Amino acid sequence: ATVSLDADPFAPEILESPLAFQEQLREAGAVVYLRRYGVHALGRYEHVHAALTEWQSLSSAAGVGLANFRHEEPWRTPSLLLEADPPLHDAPRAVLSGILGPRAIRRLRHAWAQDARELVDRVVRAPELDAVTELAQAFPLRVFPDAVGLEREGRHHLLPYGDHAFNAFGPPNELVAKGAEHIAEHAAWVGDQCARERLAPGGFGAAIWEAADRGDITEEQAPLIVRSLLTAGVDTTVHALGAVLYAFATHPDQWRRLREDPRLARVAFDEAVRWESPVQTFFRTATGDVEIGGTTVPDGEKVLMFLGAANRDPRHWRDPDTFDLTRDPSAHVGFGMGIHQCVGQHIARLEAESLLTALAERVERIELAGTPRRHLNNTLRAWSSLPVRVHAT
Ligand code: HEM
Ligand SMILES: CC(C)Cc1ccc(C(=O)O)cc1
Repeated sequence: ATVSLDADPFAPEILESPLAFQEQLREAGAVVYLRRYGVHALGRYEHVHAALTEWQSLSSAAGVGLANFRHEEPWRTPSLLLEADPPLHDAPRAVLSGILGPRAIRRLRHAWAQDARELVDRVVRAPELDAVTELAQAFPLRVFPDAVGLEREGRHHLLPYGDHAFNAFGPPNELVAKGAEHIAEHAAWVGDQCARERLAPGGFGAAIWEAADRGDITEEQAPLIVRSLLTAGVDTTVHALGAVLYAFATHPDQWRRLREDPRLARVAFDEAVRWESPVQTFFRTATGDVEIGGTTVPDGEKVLMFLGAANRDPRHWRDPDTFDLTRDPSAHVGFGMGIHQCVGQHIARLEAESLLTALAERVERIELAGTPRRHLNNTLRAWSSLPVRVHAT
């Protein structure tokens, strides 16, 4: 029989410190029934990885949150990538893969490196700073909206919009109620920015509309695909950068390694995404009865995947709780896996590489200068404040 747990993984105390629950989940069994939400949970790497790659039997089309679109209205029009299965998923995915691929990286690399150096030169003049607001938030918000082609005013809507979208994948708890208070104005601004006339030529947004001109996608799909960038492309990178800065501020030996070899910036980012898993959880829906790890999940029921637990599963990782730049983190599931694997991961890696390389050039040592404070979210692992002291060269 399948083991059941009464724990609430979306309760504030578990969102604040999830590691003990994740360990309990991995040890309880391959598949664990969470009675509170009526879902089957996966904590081990093997089964999370398998679930992510089995899109036919574990569907995204009923939503990747607890809400089941078969029975309830989504809070917003479903995404044509995230909340779609093949064949609907295929063309939007192909379009974004092309736009966010190697050509974009080559085009942006020099400008983002320069932007990062300018930001770092200004920020490291103060020996003490909050690495969340001054670096993890400031850098993505300096480069990504321009790369999309957004207007300058109103960009303050981006973080709260994404924060609510990520809360909304979880249960309708206090965090969702809080975000719901202002989501209408954030969503209105985000929706307006997806219109063709709002998007600057040469940006990712304009490129999506050009794909519609070519007939690769329809004109109706274009704004929704721009919305995907605005929903998925900001909060994720902000909190992943927070994670890698926290990792280095608490591991001076690893910072020394990076200074000695700045090429380690890329592997450091993926190791931080594995170690902290900025995206902790999301769901799939069983399509037909699905057998996972000896348990049968009935058709229509939700399966909750704990990416954070999988990324620290001792069955798969040596010393999983150690932040270690000598390891090869490339098989981590922090960007997902399979047909929905993060289409923006190369953009995220370029943001991280740009910022970390600029910091490694200027900062001899980085250490905590106070107690970091968590930002709680149903899906995201995040810092709201990361006070650090830097010793600039
Ligand atoms: C470190 C930062 C990021 C993390 C941790 C992250 C994580 C993820 C994960 C786990 C998925 C898979 C969702 C699923 O399987 O249902 C995903 C998908 C996606 N991500 Fe990212 N992401 C990041 C940055 C970005 C950026 C910068 C963009 C846009 C430029 C982006 C756009 C997307 C989109 C559109 C999808 C849906 C892909 C599909 O369903 O085919 N992400 N991301
Ligand atoms: C980790 C994922 C849930 C991040 C994400 C959010 C939103 C979208 C969208 O297409 O709106 C895509 C990906």
